[in-house]
Amino acid sequence: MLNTSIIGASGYTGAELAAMVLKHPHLQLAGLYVSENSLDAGKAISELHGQLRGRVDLPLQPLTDTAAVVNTSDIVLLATAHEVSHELAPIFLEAGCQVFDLSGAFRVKSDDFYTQYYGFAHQYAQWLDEAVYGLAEWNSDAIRQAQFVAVPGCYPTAAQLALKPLLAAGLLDTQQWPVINAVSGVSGAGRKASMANSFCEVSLQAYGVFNHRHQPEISAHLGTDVIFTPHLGNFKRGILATITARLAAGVTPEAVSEAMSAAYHQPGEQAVRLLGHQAARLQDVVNTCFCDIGWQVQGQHVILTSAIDNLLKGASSQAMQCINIRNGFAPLTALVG
Ligand SMILES: NC(=O)C1=CN([C@@H]2O[C@H](COP(=O)(O)OP(=O)(O)OC[C@H]3O[C@@H](n4cnc5c(N)ncnc54)[C@H](OP(=O)(O)O)[C@@H]3O)[C@@H](O)[C@H]2O)C=CC1
Ligand SMILES: CC(=O)N[C@@H](CCC(=O)OP(=O)(O)O)C(=O)O
Repeated sequence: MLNTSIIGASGYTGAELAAMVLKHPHLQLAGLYVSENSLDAGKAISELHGQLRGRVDLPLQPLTDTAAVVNTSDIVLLATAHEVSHELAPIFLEAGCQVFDLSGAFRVKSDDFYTQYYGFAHQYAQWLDEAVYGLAEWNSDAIRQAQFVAVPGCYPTAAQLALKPLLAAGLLDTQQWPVINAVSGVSGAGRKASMANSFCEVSLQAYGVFNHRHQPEISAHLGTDVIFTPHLGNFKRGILATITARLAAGVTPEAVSEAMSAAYHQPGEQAVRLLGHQAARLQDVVNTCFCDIGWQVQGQHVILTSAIDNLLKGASSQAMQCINIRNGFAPLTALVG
């Protein structure tokens, strides 16, 4: 059994991770942590997340002693804000733990990127360099060798899983940048209260126009520029991305379908389900680890729809896929069945 600790366990993705570790035949929960001065320190996680009652009733411990976490953990999951992960990841890595970071602190290999989009200067160039991007269906060879995995953002997961098969097969005319419009549920912003996320303030609206940090994350890992516009919707969880792209001259609808099937042909191993001409729907993916992708071609354009649960495939279940791949377990262990 691999001892697994979750830092940021009281948050939305942390609670999902606790449930998955509990289900996992080869992992055991070593500890659940919150910040040193957290108001939730000492409470049982199930007091905050009632779905865990009777399943995980362990206490949330204040993170006062990272050495104690190291001594009891083979794997550390960081379900913490970017700045917190930026400080904590190197401590656990230097002590030899496997680290899976759900934040954006180590996803893009450029120092300027962090100053511009995250508001802090990155201090750990070596770990930024070593971090493997955890897009599970596309990066499994590197994940298998990694001590440190930076799990992709929620919007980047939905967008890249749809576009990568067409880019990899050389089917897109990238002179016209793919246009990604995506709507997220409010849990995407985390559990902490803020005016922007309060019930009476949330409406269907675009935000982060031309300057959301996921635009450069998507572009960097796709290797092509994109236009990306996120939207906030008045529902709890799920992301639906609708993506328009221009096909290279002469590309047929059959070639598009073949590229999608070639990329995702291992249903028990990959968390992607192909819908062909059907449009992806949130209700089919919420509370599952899957990304559903549909597409249609007309003339020289393709429109793709891609749906995920932002807390699962967009964060925690993708982290669990990475743990599974890294440790030689079946990739969807604890996620299906
Ligand atoms: N929500 C989503 O859909 C997605 C989230 N992510 C990323 O995953 C990470 C977690 O997100 P999410 O679960 O939504 O966040 P939440 O805001 O819901 O939870 C954050 C957790 O971190 C804890 N925390 C805060 N400061 C510290 C600290 N210094 N040391 C230890 N624990 C701390 C909080 O508890 P307390 O404050 O009480 O200490 C809480 O448990 C973030 O980086 C986010 O960007 C990525 C993809 C999707
Ligand atoms: C609805 C909402 O607010 N969503 C978040 C994205 C959450 C996510 O993917 O997290 P990372 O920050 O770890 O990339 C946002 O737009 O900031």
